[in-house]
Amino acid sequence: MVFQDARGTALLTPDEMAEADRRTIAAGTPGIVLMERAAEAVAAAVHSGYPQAEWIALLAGPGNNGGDAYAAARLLREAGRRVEIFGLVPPTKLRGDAAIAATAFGGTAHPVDSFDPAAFDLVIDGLFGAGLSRAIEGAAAEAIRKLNAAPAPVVAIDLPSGVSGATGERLGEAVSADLTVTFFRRKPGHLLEPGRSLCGPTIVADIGIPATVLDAIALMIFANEPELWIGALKRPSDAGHKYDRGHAVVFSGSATRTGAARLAAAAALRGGAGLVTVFSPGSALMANAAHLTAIMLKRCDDEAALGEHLTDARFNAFVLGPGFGVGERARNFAATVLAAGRSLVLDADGITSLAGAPDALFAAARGAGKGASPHGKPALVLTPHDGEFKRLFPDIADRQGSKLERARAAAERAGAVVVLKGRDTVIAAPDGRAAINAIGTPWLATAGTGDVLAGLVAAELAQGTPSFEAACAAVWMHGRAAELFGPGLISEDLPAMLPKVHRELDALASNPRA
Ligand SMILES: NC(=O)C1=CN([C@@H]2O[C@H](COP(=O)(O)OP(=O)(O)OC[C@H]3O[C@@H](n4cnc5c(N)ncnc54)[C@H](O)[C@@H]3O)[C@@H](O)[C@H]2O)[C@@H](O)CC1
Ligand SMILES: [K+]
Repeated sequence: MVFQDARGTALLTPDEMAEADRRTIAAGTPGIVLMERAAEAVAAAVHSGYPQAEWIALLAGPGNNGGDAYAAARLLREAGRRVEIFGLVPPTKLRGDAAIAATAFGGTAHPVDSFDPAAFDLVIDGLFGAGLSRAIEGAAAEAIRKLNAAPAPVVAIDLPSGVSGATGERLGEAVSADLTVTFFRRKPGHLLEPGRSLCGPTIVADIGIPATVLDAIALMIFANEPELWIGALKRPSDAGHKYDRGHAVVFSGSATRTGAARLAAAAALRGGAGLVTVFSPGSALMANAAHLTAIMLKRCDDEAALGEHLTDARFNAFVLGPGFGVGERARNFAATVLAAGRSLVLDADGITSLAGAPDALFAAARGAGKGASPHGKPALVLTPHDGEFKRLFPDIADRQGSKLERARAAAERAGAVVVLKGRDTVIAAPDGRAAINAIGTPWLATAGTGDVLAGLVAAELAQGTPSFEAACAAVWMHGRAAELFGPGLISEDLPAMLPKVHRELDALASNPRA
C-alpha cells in the first residue's frame, strides 16, 4: 500500500522519470518549457548559493542535460554573469529541445578539450543526466578529471555526470559536485553511495510536472521519510493500556556479553513497546538484574524454557542477535520464535548463525507471515551490515548491481524485510518495495548503534506496525535521534533522544507537511 502523501517521497528511476516527462509533454506542456523551468531552477540555485561567482563555465553534453546547460547559460548571462559554454559536441549536432536551447543561447561553444577550470569561479555540469547509458570515456572523462582536480565549486544539473541515476554507481569518471539541482523527484542515485556523496546537497525543483503523472507508474522505491510510513504507525491512544502496545523480548548473551541486549531492550521500551523483557541465560541473570529497572527479566536457558515462555501470547516481537553468540542455539531459538507465530528481528550473531543454511528459517518466515496475530502480521526482519549480508547471501552480494537491487533480491529470497545497513541504508520488502535512508550523521558509525536499531524495529513490530513500515520507521527514528544528539554520540545516547523524535512524529501526524 502506498499512502497518498508517500508519493512525495517517491524516487524515480531514469526510465520512470522519462515516462513522467513524456506524460507531462503529452498532456500539453512542451518539452522546451520543462527545459526552461529546469534552467530557471539551476540559475536560481546559482544566484542563492554562489552570488559572487562572476565567471561561470558550463559543460554541455550531447542530450537534454546539455540543453539545460545552454538554457541556464542564457539566463545567467541575462542576469549579468559572464558565461562560457564548453560543448562535448558542436551545437549543430544537438537535437530537439537541446537544439532549441542552443539556438536561443546564440553564443559560441568552445570544444570541451579546451576547458580549463582554473579560470572560473563556478562550473556547471551539464554533460550527462538521466540519459547516461554507458561508462564515460575520452574527452568527457578528461574534462571531468580536470574539473575534480580544480578548486572551483561545481553545480550539477540533475545528477553529477557519471553517476547512474538508477544505482548511484560511478560509470567511468564521475563529477564530484558541491550542489545538485534535480527535477520533480530524486532518483535512487541521489541517495545511494557513491552517488549520494558525489551530489553534495540536492535541491529538488518543481518544473511543473503534476504529481498525477505518478498515478500511471507503479511506485516501488522511496526516500525513507515519515510521509512514507507515518500513516501505518500505531501511536499510543488516550484510552490505551500498556498491553495494547505489545510486549517485546530481547535475548541476552552470556554473562560477559549482556550489554548489547540491554541496549536493544532500552531502545524497544523508548521506541514505544508497552513492555519489554530480557530473556537471559541463568549464568547472566545477575549481570542483567544489576542493570535493569523498567525492563523485566526472565530466565531462558534452552528451547524448553523458551517454549514455556511462548505459551504467554503477549510476547509478540523478539530480538535475537546482539551479543547472543553464534551457533545452533541461535538457530533453534529463531526457528522456535517464528514457529510460534511471533515477529522476529534477527541481527548480528543471529544472522551470522544462519550462514550457509538459512533456507529452513526463510521457509519458516514465509509460513509465519501467513498467520495473523492480535498485534498484526508476524514477520522476520533481518538487519545485516555488508559483512553479515555477505555471509547470508554470498551469491547476491557478489552480483553486479546496486545496493538497492541486492537488498530487494535478498528480501524476496528470504520472505523477510531486509535492512541493509550503511550510510545509505536500504530497507527492502519481499513484495519489491524499498526505501533508502536519507538522514543520519557519521557519528552513528559507533559500537552498539546496531543493537539500538534492532530494538527500535522490535518496538514498532510489538505495537503492530506492519514489518516494512516498522523497519522504515525504526531506521528513520534512529537516524533522527542521532542528528538531534549531534557530535560525540555513543549508542547509549540514542534511546534518550527518542522522546524528541516521538514529539516530531506526533506533530507531523497531526499536521502533515504540505
Ligand atoms: N523533456 C525532458 O525530458 C526534460 C529533460 N531534462 C533534462 O534532460 C536530461 C535527460 O536528457 P537525455 O535523455 O537527452 O539524456 P542526457 O542528456 O543525460 O544524455 C543522453 C545523451 O548522451 C549520450 N550518452 C549517454 N551516455 C554516454 C557516454 N557515457 N558517453 C558519451 N555519450 C553518452 C546518449 O547517446 C545521448 O545522446 C535530464 O537529465 C535533464 O537534465 C530537463 O530539461 C527537464 C525536461
Ligand atoms: K549533469
